[in-house]
Amino acid sequence: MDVLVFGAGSLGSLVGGLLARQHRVTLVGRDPHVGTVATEGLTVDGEIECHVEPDGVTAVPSDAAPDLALVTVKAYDTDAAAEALADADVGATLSLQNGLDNETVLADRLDCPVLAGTCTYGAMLAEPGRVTCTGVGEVVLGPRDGGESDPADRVGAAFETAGIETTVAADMPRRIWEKLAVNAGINATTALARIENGAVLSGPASEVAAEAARETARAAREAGVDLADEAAVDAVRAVAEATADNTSSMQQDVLAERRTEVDAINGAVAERIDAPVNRTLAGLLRAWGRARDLR
Ligand SMILES: NC(=O)C1=CN([C@@H]2O[C@H](COP(=O)(O)OP(=O)(O)OC[C@H]3O[C@@H](n4cnc5c(N)ncnc54)[C@H](OP(=O)(O)O)[C@@H]3O)[C@@H](O)[C@H]2O)C=CC1
Ligand SMILES: CC(C)(CO)C(=O)C(=O)O
Repeated sequence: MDVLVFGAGSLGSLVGGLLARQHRVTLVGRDPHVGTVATEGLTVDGEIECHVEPDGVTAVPSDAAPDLALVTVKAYDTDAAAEALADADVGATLSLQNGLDNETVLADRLDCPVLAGTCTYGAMLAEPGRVTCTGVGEVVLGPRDGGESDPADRVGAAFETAGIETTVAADMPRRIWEKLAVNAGINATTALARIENGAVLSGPASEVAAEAARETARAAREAGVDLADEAAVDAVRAVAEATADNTSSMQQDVLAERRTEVDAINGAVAERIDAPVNRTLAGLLRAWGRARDLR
C-alpha cells in the first residue's frame, strides 16, 4: 500500500515508521525531522525497535496519489490537513487524532472515503529522525458513520501486515465518543491540577473527571450515539489505571507552553450541550492559552 502520513510528529512518525516495514510511506512534516528522515532514515526505539527508510517531505507532493492518507496533526490543524490533501488523488483517509469532528472536517473537503480511528500506542518524537514508542497499544478503525466497508477492511489488513495491533470496528461513532469521554475526563483535569493520570482515580479530581465523562456521554446520546454515563466513567477509570504514571498529553502541552487540544475535547462537548464541568475546564485552559498568546 502507498501511504502518506500528514503530520509526521510523534504519532505519525511512529505509525508511519511501523507501516514502512511493509509499505511505501511518505512522511509529511517539519524540518529538521523530515529532512533527517529523507537522508538518514527513521529510527523507532523504546518498546518497538526498527530502522526504516520512508520518504520525508515538508508538503504533499503535487503528484501524490496515495492509497491511504493518514492524518496525525493536532486537532486544531485538521483544517490545514484537509486543505493540503484536497488536490491529491487519495484512495482513503484515516484520522488517528484525538478529539471530535476531525473526520467531519476531512470529509467535508476530501473526495474519498474518510475512516475514523482511535490509537492507544504512545509515541514521542525524541530528536530529528528518531521516534520513541512509549507504549504498545491498539489501533481501532472503521467507517466514520459505523458499519463495514472495503476501504476499512483493506486499511485494517495493511496495518496488521505491518505488525500493528489493529481492530476493524463497525461501531466507530461510539468508540470515538468513548475515547472523547476519556480525554475529556483525564486531560484537562490533570493539566490544570498538574497531577498524573492515576490521581483521577480517587480524591478531589475523581469527581471532576467523572462528571466531565458523564457530560460527554450525555452529549453522545444527544448526537444519537448510545453511550451510558457509567460506561464513560468506567472507561476513564480503566485508562487512568492503565496509564496511572503518565503525564497526559494536555499536561505535557501546558508544561511546555504549547497550544492544547481543549477546543476539540472539552470545548466540543460544551458546544453541543449544557455541560458546566466541560465548559469550566475549557474556559480555564482557554484563559491560560490566551494569556500566553497561544491561539
Ligand atoms: N503522541 C501520542 O502518543 C498520541 C497522540 N494522539 C493524537 O494524535 C494527534 C497528533 O499527536 P502528536 O503526534 O503527539 O502531535 P505532534 O505535534 O507531535 O505531531 C503533529 C505534527 O504535525 C506537524 N504539522 C502540523 N501541521 C502541518 C502542516 N501543515 N504541514 C506539515 N506538518 C504539519 C506538526 O508540526 P508543528 O508542531 O511545527 O506545527 C507536528 O510535527 C493528536 O490529536 C493527539 O491527541 C493519539 C494517541 C497517541
Ligand atoms: C489516554 C490518555 C489520557 C493517556 O495519557 C491520552 O490520550 C492523552 O494523554 O492524550
